[in-house]
Amino acid sequence: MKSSFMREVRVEDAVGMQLGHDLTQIIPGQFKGRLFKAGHIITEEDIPRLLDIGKRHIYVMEIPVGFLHENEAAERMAKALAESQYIEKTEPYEGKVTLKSAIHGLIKVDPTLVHRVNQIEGLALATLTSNQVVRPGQPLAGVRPIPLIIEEEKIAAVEKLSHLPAITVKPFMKKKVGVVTTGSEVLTGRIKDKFGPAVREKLEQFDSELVEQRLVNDDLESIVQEIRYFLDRKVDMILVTGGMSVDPDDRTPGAIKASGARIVRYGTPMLPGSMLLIAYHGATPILGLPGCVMHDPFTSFDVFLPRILAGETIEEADITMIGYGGYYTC
Ligand SMILES: Nc1nc2c(c(=O)[nH]1)N[C@H]1C(S)=C(S)[C@@H](COP(=O)(O)OP(=O)(O)OC[C@H]3O[C@@H](n4cnc5c(N)ncnc54)[C@H](O)[C@@H]3O)O[C@H]1N2
Ligand code: MOO
Repeated sequence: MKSSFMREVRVEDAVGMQLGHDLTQIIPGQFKGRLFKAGHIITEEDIPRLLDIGKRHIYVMEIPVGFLHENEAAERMAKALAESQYIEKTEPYEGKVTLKSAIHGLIKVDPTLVHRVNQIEGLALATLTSNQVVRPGQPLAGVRPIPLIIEEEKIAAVEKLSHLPAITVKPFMKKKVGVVTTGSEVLTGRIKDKFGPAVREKLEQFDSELVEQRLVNDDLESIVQEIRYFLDRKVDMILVTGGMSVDPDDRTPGAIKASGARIVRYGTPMLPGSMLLIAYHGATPILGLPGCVMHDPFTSFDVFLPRILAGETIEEADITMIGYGGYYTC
């Protein structure tokens, strides 16, 4: 491609000139990456290396007024879309900036904004989806203009979008959690409790703490009493385990309701974890956890727990919409 903003120069004549764009080398099985960075000043020693990757000519950039080089455009897009203490940006590389999480947190992406950016011809923004747990250093998104130079007004249009940033990461809060474990078979010691250790481990992954676990019989009043015990102690969240199904001894949903909590939804369109219940007593979340949470590594509880620990309040629509993509194995 030869365009008006680039001058083509023979490699042998290019010593002392500035390379207009990143140059990629690929040696199958060994290396794929940038051999020379845009802006690099060509030296005598570079000539054989350029010839080795098949470059007999290079472009020297002459950017017209009103245009930006791909690297500068990518940097400006990244800043506009994801400026945050919790997000790191790489140096532009082959016209692309990668956004990485600086923390262990919950990614939030505004799909409408992503779509708006990508409707601008010549811009590409690819992201993860919202509500996933991300680790420090984990890539979240990549931005790049498609052409080597791009109209500045397109980048300015991104910068002027309302409701920016489009990509954020929320840190987890350290919460104190009370657990009420139902089941006569556990209370009487017929079987060993497996819920406590499973829930403790899930909470500790987010630096939250299981402060106390109380075992209780399968009767409604006793369960309500234990929920009140934790409400009085002002824990940040209450988890009631077991008794979530349809047997006559499954009293947990009724007890959560009888405690005065507002039921957001009993029943969650995800497998496993369909019998999950989410409720709030004032601002305190109360969750009814079905049996599968004990043994299954990823259930509906694992979808909503990180969101609650990141400070979100779960609404009914958050629950009803997870069925699309909510089938794992059960
Ligand atoms: N007819 C239907 N049956 C079931 C349904 C349904 O909709 N219709 N839902 C199924 C789903 S999904 C799940 S999950 C379970 C829900 O089970 P529960 O939460 O009601 O659990 P329990 O009945 O209390 O116990 C089930 C099983 O797990 C043992 N258990 C309970 N708690 C503990 C504990 N703390 N430590 C160790 N083991 C525990 C308990 O002894 C039972 O063996 O229902 C399906 N069935
Ligand atoms: O609540 Mo059940 O897990 O769907 O297995």
